Formats: sequence, C-alpha cells, structure tokens
Amino acid sequence: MYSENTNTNSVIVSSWERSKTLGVDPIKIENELLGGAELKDRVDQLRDFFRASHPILERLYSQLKKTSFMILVSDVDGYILRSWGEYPFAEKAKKVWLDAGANWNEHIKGTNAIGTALIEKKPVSVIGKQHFCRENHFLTCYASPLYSPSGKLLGILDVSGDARDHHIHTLGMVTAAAQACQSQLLLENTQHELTLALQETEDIFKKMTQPLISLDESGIITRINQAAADILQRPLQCCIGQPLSHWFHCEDLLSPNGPSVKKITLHPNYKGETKTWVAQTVQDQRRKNFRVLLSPAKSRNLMKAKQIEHKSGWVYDCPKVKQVLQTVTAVAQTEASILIQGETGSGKEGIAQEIHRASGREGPLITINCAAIPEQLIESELFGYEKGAFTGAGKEGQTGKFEAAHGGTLFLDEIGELPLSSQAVLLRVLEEKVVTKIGSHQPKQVDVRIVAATNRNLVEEVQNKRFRADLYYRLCEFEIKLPPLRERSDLFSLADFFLQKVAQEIGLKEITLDHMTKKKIQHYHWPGNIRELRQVLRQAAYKAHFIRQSTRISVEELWLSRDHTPMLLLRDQEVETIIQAIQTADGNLSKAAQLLGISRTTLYKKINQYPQISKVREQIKYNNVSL
Ligand SMILES: Nc1ncnc2c1ncn2[C@@H]1O[C@H](COP(=O)(O)OP(=O)(O)OP(=O)(O)O)[C@@H](O)[C@H]1O
Repeated sequence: MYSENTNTNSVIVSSWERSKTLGVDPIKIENELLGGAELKDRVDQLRDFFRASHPILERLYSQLKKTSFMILVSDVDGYILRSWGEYPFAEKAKKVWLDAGANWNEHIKGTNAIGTALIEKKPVSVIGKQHFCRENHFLTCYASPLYSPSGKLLGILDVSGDARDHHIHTLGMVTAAAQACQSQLLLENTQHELTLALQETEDIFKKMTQPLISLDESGIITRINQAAADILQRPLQCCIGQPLSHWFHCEDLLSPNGPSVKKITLHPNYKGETKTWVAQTVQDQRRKNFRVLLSPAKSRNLMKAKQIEHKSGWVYDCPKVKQVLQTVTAVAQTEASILIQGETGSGKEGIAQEIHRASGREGPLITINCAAIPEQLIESELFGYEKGAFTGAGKEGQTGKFEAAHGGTLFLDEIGELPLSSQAVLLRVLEEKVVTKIGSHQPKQVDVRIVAATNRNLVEEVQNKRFRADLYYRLCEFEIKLPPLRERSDLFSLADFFLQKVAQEIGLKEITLDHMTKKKIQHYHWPGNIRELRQVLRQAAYKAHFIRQSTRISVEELWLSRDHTPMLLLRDQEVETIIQAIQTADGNLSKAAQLLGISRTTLYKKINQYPQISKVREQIKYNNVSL
C-alpha cells in the first residue's frame, strides 16, 4: 500500500518545472472542455471499468458524502469523465472546472493530482499551494492511477476537497479504493473468460467422438456427450441426472483413492453378453467430480498386452516385478554374480535372460540345468574334452559350457540340485576363471558372467550342509527374489497374454474367461506359478473350443489342484447361480425361485443378504421399464 511519504517534494518540484516548461500560465488557465458526444465516447471506452467498480465507488462516495470532498475519475488523457460530489464544495469545484468534461492534464492545469499522477504513474497528493495555478490553491487532491488487468493505464481515481480539510490518510484510502476497483475489474474479466472457456469446452465435449461422461461424487451423470449416450443407448438428455451404476458396476471407479485408470464392465444385457469398456477417470482436485473417458476394452487390452510384453516376449505388469527388473538392469552392468531365488515356474529363466540382455555382453547366454547333469559328467560339461580323452568321448571332442559362454553369461539353473562333489569343481573354476579341457594341457582364460537360479532356500541348504557356504557366497554377490504368481498383480495380464497366444494358435480372434473362471483363477494359489497358469489356460482353451465350440472358458474347463482352491468360492458360486437364475427369468422372482428349486421367501432372503444380487435385479427392473 502507498504511504504518504512516497509523495516527496521532488514529485511536486519536478511537476512545477514541467509546468513552467510547458508554458502553463499560473494566473490565467486556458481550459480544455469536452462536448457531450465526445465525453460520452470517452466514458464508453471505460464502460467495463465503470461497471466493475460501481459498488466500490458507491461505497467510497457514501463515506465522503457528508464531507467537503468529491470523487472524480479521469481517463488516461486527463479528461474528467465522472464526478460525484455535493453542494457546496461541488459548486465551488465547478468554478475551477473540477468537473466532468474538463482536462486536468499538466499541460493545461500545471501541477495537480490527476495530471501529475498520470505522469508519475503512482499515487500523488497535491495540497493547497502545491497546485501550480493560483485558482486551485483552495484544493487538496489525492489521486491514484487505475490499471487494466493487462497492466494498461486506464486513468485516475481522484478525491478532492477543501485544502483546510487535508488529512494525511486520505491518499492511502484513495489508493486502496483504486486497487479494489482494479481487482473487481480483473475478477469480472476472469469470469467472462471462464464463461467463454466453458462454452468452448462444452462445444468440444459435445462434438468429441470419444465417449465422455462427467459424474458428481455420488456417481450421478452431470454431463454426457453423444458418443457416450450412444453406448448407454438412451437419448442424451435422459442420461443426465441418472446414476452411472444403471449401466456400469462403477463403485471402484468412484473410489477417491482408486487408481485413475479403471476397467469397468457394462451390466449383462440379458442376452448372455457382457460388454466391457475401459474407463479412464479424471478427478478434480477435491476429488469430488469425475470425468470418465470410455473406450472399448478389447482393443485396449490388446494394446496393453503389447505394452507390457517385454522385448524378450515376457510379460511384466506388476510393480513388484518391475522393481526387480529395475534392479536387474542396474546390477547387470556390473561383474557381480547374481543368484535368482524364486518358486518353481515363477520365471527365473526370463530374469536371467533380462540380466544377460541388460549386461550388453556380446558373447552368448549359455544355460546349464544343474539338476540334469550326472555327477560323473560335470567336468566334461563345464570344461569340455579333447577327442578321445576318455572312453565314450565323442570323436570330435566337445567345447565346455564355460568356454562356450566366453564373453557372455553362464546361467546355472537349479543350482540347488548340484551334488556336493560337483560344487567343488564349479567353485574351482569360478575362483580361477581358467578352464582346461579334459585330455588337454592348455588352460584357457574365460570371461564369463555367472547367473544362478534356484527354488530352494540356499541359506537353509548351507546350514544343513547340503550346499557349500563358499560356493554360495561366490554365487550370491547379489541376490534377486522373484515373487510367486499369487503375490503378483499381473495375473490377468499374463492370462490375457497366454490366451491370446492360444487363440492365435487355434486361429481364433480371442478366447476369454467367464466371470466365475476369473474368480477361481484369482483365488487359486498357483503353486506351479506362471508355468502352471499357462498350462491350465491352454488346456481349458482347447476344451472350450474343441468340446463346447465356445470361445469363452467356463469354470468346468479349468482344472486346478483341489488342495489349493479355497472354500470361499462356495459363496461366490451361490451368488453367481442366483444371478444367472434371475437373469434367465428376466427379473421374475417366482420364476427364478422355481429355477433354483427354492421358495420365493428364501430367494428374497438371499437378495437381501447379497448386495450384488439386488443390484442386478434393480438393473433388470430399470431396463424393463425404460426399454
Ligand atoms: N513374465 C513372463 N511372461 C510370460 N511368460 C512367462 C513369464 N514368466 C514365466 N513365463 C512362462 O512360464 C514358464 C516357466 O518360466 P521359467 O522356466 O522361467 O520359470 P523358472 O522359475 O525358471 O522355473 P523352474 O524353477 O522350474 O526352473 C516359462 O516357460 C514361460 O513360458
């Protein structure tokens, strides 16, 4: 805020010098006055300002009404456009042309608050004899510049009164009022722009071919475009005000803590078909309004599967595994030997391939399955042999795995199965990094990166003296723990991926899982991990296609080990069966109870017990009424 001190004498002194230079006569002023039309034009140019500042100027005037002060607004050229004042001071002021239409620029009136503030572009007070012209010495004037929201000087807000009533705080009050006028003008402009922007958004919203729905926090549709209304199969206006849950299971979608991208499923349309859409939600900062973008799930799923398929053809769409891969990429650049621990079928070999790829080593990745090498052959396997080195040796001799992996990576799979005697042989070569073929006397230096994998707990194996501690430490310079499938979040990404592969094999566009099958897959423990998932889905897809001629796998086709199927499926099964019966009976509960072989009362009890069932029933009722 401006303080009185800022209006130093130097402002007045320079103004006086300007006034003299401009040739202003202090005794006889040549006033410049505007005619009615010209004045009206200038007032029109500040129309927005006067409209916005009207309440502020009114308030200011109500404070000054009973005093000997008046309010004036000039434009940027110094013409007074409006004045508010009362008899007797207003009459006195008129005599010196302190009134609408007169020009108070310095070149006309010499030093005065309006003219000087226009030059100085800051608040100015001119008191009594500080005025350059003698006839104005009875005045005390306080002026503050007015700026547009873009920073353009619009004019001056001035408060003038009798010099005897000069008060040190008046300039501060005028400055504050001028700032309030500017803020109000900015606010009005912003509101105007916002309205335009909203209108523009509305037009774009309507014309967008991408289905778009806006929801309030309780899931009620507040806006919808034509593309989305087409999906909901209702006229656009009929969708507004309806809960989106009429069409979609969308509880998760509206959860404020849920992820921003959600897959939502259209309620079954009672012809046995379920339409799936991917919904991308955008929430406002207060998480109260949601905008939902819909796209067909099928194409998006394919896209997603492609995105998550790693270069090597492995699927990783789980934060835990991504973390492992990030670590792998960093460690792969070093020389450290890596031990991958994970349950059987959890994808250890894939990780070994990733390590090799990320290491940038130019040599090959050679795999040894340690469980498959008989104790007696370990040396020939690792070091190779010269021709005729021993009875049974091949005629051509053989290159050992270490030599073959020179410049690359040696992957020792199932290292936990390696017999103790073989462990000693392996340790030696790892320490010396030199191999000598059996039957040869020429040692060869090898440059090999070691990656080992096991599904055993090697620490326990060491404690139980089944694995050499020194070999363990040599192999485990860095340890990677791969999560089992049941702890991964990409179960369905993997399932989609395997199903796509089988579909391609069989020559189908797609193979999908029905609702119950998905539930069963989700609750199963997957002791055989990804390998088991792939096998189970392949078998099920074959059965669905070749026995039932269906592209949708049903729960009967899914053969899982009973020991690992949890009991909680029983409840799901009951819900699913009741829903199916209600759907088949098209919402007629007597018919549904008959189909289920239970009484209507029992069915009602079940409906009250399980909210999922009542929701489906509501949906059927709604559809039957509105179709
Ligand atoms: N991320 C993945 N993406 C796609 N397929 C995978 C993935 N991980 C594993 N698989 C599949 O699962 C099978 C088992 O994986 P892998 O052989 O790497 O497991 P493992 O942990 O080495 O098993 P084991 O301990 O029995 O040697 C592979 O043949 C592969 O087809």
